[in-house]
Amino acid sequence: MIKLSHIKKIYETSSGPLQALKDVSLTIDRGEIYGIIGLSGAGKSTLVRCINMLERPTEGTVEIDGQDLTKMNEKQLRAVRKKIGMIFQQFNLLSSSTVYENVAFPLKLAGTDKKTIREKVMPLLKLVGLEQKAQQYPAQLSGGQKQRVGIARALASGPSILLCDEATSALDPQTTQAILNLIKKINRELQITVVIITHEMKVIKDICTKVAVIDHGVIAEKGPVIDVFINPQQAITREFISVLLSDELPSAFRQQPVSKEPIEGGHLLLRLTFIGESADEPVIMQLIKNAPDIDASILFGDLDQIQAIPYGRMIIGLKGSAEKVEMARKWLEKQELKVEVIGYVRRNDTALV
Ligand SMILES: Nc1ncnc2c1ncn2[C@@H]1O[C@H](COP(=O)(O)OP(=O)(O)OP(=O)(O)O)[C@@H](O)[C@H]1O
Repeated sequence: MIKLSHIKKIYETSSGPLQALKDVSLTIDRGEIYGIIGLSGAGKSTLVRCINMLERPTEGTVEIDGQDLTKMNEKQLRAVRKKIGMIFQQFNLLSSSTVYENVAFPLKLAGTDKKTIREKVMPLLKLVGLEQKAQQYPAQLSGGQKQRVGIARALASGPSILLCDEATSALDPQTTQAILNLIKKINRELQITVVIITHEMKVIKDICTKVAVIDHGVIAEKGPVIDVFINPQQAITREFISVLLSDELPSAFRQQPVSKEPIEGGHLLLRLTFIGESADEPVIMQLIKNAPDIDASILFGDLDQIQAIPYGRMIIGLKGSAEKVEMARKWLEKQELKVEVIGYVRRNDTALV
């Protein structure tokens, strides 16, 4: 278990002290894939570098399996760091060494004999799918292959934690997916706890079990990924999610005044979120059956998965008498879904499409 308590980090800069982390506390359980998301400069890298003490926190404690790293000397830290592998956005490979030598590097540094190195490196190259590339140099590899070397190297000393600092940010979407799948496989098969730093909500959605949103050096929000997606509490979290789940209104409703009260000839717009089994249920069909006197139209719909749990979002417009529309809304609220009221909007069919 990783336990960060009341971490503060102040950098001394030429323009004065800069507080990069302000009282950050976070607990990451063994076996988890924990995502930390934030905008550029939010403090993500500083936070992850505090976990392996590449940055010493100005205040607070970093405990790994009950041991407080902030109280350790360099020698003790070197021993603990063997339990913590790290991969980087720019891969940080040795350009004049082969793939094999790059992976062997931490073992060589630790004084491991050649035979043991070989016995460890070859299975790792197999694990990351690079056994045919052992004698190639980094310049001969694609970005995805370079990151695979980085992963194999990070695993060489048999860590129980893998820190990933924007590990897929330099990769195209397809390669990103392949690397995320590899990280997931490593987490599952080797029971390695993974901490992922990213600015992309898609990375969080695809592989993380829990997420912390960091903003200006503080944790704005944290929790299981599915909960944070469905009930984001902070504006910054909603912003990250909206990049992924566009639910823009059709042009006829855009830039129209939204009222909290019913308006003559207006539609009540509702945002519906379906989770798990309810994502497969024909709720709109049932709504039409239960409220035949109103006009219900689907304005936006999207079905996705978070941690293999189906997750659907829809924006619907309800039109009819105020009383019937209210009844339909109440009926929806009794179903197994989340209902958010956007408001009453009048349709403008002269709007440009
Ligand atoms: N070594 C350093 N010396 C001084 N200031 C630093 C240092 N490292 C980071 N900072 C500052 O601390 C703040 C947090 O930086 P950090 O790199 O942790 O953010 P980040 O969320 O990882 O950003 P990015 O995604 O752009 O890498 C920033 O204002 C940054 O300029």
